[in-house]
Amino acid sequence: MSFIEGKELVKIYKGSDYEHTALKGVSFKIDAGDFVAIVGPSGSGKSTLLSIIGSLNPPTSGVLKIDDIDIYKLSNEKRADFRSHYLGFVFQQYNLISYLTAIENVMLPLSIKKISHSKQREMALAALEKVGLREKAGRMPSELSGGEQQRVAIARAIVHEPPLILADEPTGNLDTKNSEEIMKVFSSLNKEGLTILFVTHNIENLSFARKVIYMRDGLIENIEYSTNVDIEFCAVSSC
Ligand SMILES: Nc1ncnc2c1ncn2[C@@H]1O[C@H](COP(=O)(O)OP(=O)(O)OP(=O)(O)O)[C@@H](O)[C@H]1O
Repeated sequence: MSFIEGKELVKIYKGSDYEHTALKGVSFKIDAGDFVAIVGPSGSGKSTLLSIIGSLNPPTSGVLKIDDIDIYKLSNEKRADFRSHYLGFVFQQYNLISYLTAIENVMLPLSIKKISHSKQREMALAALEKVGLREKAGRMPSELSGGEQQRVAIARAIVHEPPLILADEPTGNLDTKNSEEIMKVFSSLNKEGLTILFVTHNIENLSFARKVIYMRDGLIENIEYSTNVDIEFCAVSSC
């Protein structure tokens, strides 16, 4: 049994005057502990696929299973509960709350859980330690660099100890040096056993992944299982 399994996923976005098929029947399997990059040209369906895996965006048809749970058969309430246990999200924008300190931002996902305040602080400090920012726990977001803010966002994504992290363009706002730092953080979390999926346009990030899913026109064009990725593909399709 694979940790994540997508079967014939189709996503059609419909409005009053448009209909667009963003995913045209996508099937894949991802193992626990995998480190997966999703790449492809703009509009190829990467974010749509990630949001479906993130149990945030029901497919028009097809099945998504995580840990053998048929995610879109769950009620909304059970799916929200699933997300709060299984998933951590990281986005291109760090989405930190500007008037809370780094540690207060990291503690946010714990506030809905029945955990004492002191335990919440302990867990948040442990998460900040993992991203190398324990000593800056008391800083406001405005007192941190972009790369540091993204590391706080990663700490917030892992603080409740989910097995799966989904990141959509996590280095999209960062320079080369900070991008590499973020990918190293993901690498070390992956070595600790977290399954990580990230969407990227940055070909330098691909060497960190163990599997690369190439998308084009709403379909998976190829899945490559080594770090030796096809850089030609990205140059041609400007991913
Ligand atoms: N909520 C939506 N409503 C309508 N169309 C959408 C919606 N979200 C995405 N689309 C369309 O679906 C297609 C795939 O979008 P998606 O964001 O998944 O692609 P992407 O590969 O992540 O693109 P990019 O690299 O530019 O972020 C695009 O044509 C997009 O315009």
